[in-house]
Amino acid sequence: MYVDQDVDVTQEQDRIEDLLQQGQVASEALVVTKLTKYFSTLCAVDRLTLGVHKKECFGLLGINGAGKTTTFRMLTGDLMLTDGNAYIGEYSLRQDLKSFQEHIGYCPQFDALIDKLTGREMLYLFARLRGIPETQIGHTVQEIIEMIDLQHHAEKRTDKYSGGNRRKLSLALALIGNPAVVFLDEPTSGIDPIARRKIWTALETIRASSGMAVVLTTHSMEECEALCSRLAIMVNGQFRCLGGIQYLKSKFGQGSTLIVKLERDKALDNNVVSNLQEFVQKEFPGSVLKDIHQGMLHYHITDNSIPLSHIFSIMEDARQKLHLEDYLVSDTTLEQIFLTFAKSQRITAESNFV
Ligand SMILES: Nc1ncnc2c1ncn2[C@@H]1O[C@H](COP(=O)(O)OP(=O)(O)OP(=O)(O)O)[C@@H](O)[C@H]1O
Repeated sequence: MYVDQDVDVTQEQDRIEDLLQQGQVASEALVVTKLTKYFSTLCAVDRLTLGVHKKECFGLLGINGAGKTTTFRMLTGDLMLTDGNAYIGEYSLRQDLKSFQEHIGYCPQFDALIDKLTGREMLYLFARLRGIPETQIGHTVQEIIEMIDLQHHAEKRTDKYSGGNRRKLSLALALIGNPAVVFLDEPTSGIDPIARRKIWTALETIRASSGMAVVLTTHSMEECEALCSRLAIMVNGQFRCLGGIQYLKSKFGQGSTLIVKLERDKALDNNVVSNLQEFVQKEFPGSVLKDIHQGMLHYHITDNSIPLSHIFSIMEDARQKLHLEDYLVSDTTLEQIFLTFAKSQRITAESNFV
């Protein structure tokens, strides 16, 4: 996989530079320019430049210690910037912090809840802080409670909440009042798969109807694919690639994946296995056998020019002859791209990537 190319990051920098020069930062929901943070000599965030479109959901990926939370903490006014700036509409993070903050919602990585309040009371508190008119608060709070699936826990004190419900409430607090930009730091970590899907649906509904832009960090590629239209992969505080998911797959992905499962009674038949191996090498020259286990063969088809449809049709035609129980063909996954970039992250106490 080719990873030294950062032309998309440079293009984004040029685009934002143009917007700044033309005084058009308000055409984006959020503009971040050369955002930098040093902790003593450690450069945790290194000149990040980015524009998040209105209504867009933008994903920030990176292994532990890449600089995602530090970025969010600066963009929410929780941490001083070493350099750079950000804009929401005409408001500058450096010059108009209070107005900037009025337009953002933040779901931090660690839930900041008031133990003695119930979920509903916390939502009332945040609704008032956000300036929602008193007559609309009851309805707004009830609506978000239902969307985020907290109906059965709304009257409980938050110190009695499970980890997943604390996460849901934190998310609801970030979303209430429909701020222009919402920062979500691993919003669904610790949430079960069913609730997670409900949250994705709620986020999509709120985003589409309110026009809010969402910037989220996640370690779930599935979540990123489900929610984000563009993403950036962060390594050592810098963006290493940036773009739409399909675009990044076609640019950095190389070839496709073929997983073949032999019929159960042929799984250990050496002749059948070697026939299959010869067949794959002949039809898809240069393919690499990544794994073989109990009649399951996992290939990386390295030739970019072979379309998935062609691989499908060849495998389908040979299904009986090769004694295949099943097979699967897929393009490069986002996870493969992520892992390739993430390999260059410096090793810190947080990252245990090897
Ligand atoms: N207050 C601080 N003082 C010194 N170093 C810090 C501080 N906060 C973060 N760092 C360092 O900055 C780097 C980036 O940390 P950050 O928490 O932003 O990473 P992250 O990408 O959010 O990781 P995770 O996925 O674990 O949340 C790390 O090396 C971390 O040790």
